[in-house]
Amino acid sequence: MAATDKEDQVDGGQQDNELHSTRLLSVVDVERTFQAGGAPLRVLKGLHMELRHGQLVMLRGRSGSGKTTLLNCLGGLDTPSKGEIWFNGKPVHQLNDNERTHIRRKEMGFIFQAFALMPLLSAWENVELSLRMAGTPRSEWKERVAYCLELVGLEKRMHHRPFELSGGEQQRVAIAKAIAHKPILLLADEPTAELDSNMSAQIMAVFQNIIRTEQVTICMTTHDPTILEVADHVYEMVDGKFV
Ligand SMILES: Nc1ncnc2c1ncn2[C@@H]1O[C@H](COP(=O)(O)OP(=O)(O)OP(=O)(O)O)[C@@H](O)[C@H]1O
Repeated sequence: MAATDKEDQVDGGQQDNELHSTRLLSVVDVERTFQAGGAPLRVLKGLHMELRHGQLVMLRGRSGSGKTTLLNCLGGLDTPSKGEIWFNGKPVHQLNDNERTHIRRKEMGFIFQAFALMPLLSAWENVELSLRMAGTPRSEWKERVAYCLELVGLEKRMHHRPFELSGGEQQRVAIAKAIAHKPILLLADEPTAELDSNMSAQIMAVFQNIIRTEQVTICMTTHDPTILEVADHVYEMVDGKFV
C-alpha cells in the first residue's frame, strides 16, 4: 500500500510520536465510478489509506490516475460510489450536503484551482474572505490575517492584488487563505504545479512550517518527483489503485 514511509525514520522525539499516533482520516475500500457517456468509468478501485495528525502525505501518479477524484472525496466535494471515509471520527460518506459543507468550512482548508484567489481582492482581503466564510468573529480577523500572511512570508506584500504577485507568492496567499480559519486538514491539488523547483521547495518549506506551528495535517497531489522526499508518506496511484 505504501510506497515510502518516513515515519519510523524521523527522530521527532516523544511529542512527534504522540502527534503521529492519532488517526485523522481513514479511507476504507473506496471506489468511485462515473457514468460518462454509455459505459461506467471506474476511476477509484478499492482504495485504503490513512492520515495521522501532523503528517504530510502525498498522492503521486500520472495524469488521469485518479488523484483529484480521491482528493475530492476526502474533502467531501464528491461522494464515493462504495466504501467509507472517516474524518475526525465522522463518517463523511454518510453525511448529507449540509453536514459536509459545514465540515469543509470549519475543519478543512483547500488549495484547489476551483478555490483560487479572487483577482480583485488584495492578499489581505483574500485571506479575510475565508475567515468571513468560516464564521470567525470579526474581532479576530485583523490579527489572524496578519499572522497567516507573515507565516507564509508575505508580510511585505499584504496589500498587493494577485496580478501584482509572482506565481509562488500567489500560491503563498492561497496557503494563507486555506489555513486562516484553523483547519485540521489541508487538501492541496498540485500546489507546486507551474512553479520552478526553487519556488516548489519554498512552498514545501512553508507546508512543513505550518504543520509544526498550526498543528495541521496535509494531503496533497503531485506529479513532481523532486518534492517527494519531504513527505512523511507517499501513496503511489496507478489507474485508480495504490501500488
Ligand atoms: N465527473 C467526472 N465524470 C466523468 N469522468 C471523470 C469525472 N471526473 C474525473 N473523471 C475521469 O476520471 C479519471 C481520473 O481523473 P482525475 O482528475 O482524478 O485524475 P488525476 O490523477 O487527478 O489527473 P491530473 O494529474 O491530470 O489532474 C480521468 O479519466 C477523468 O476523465
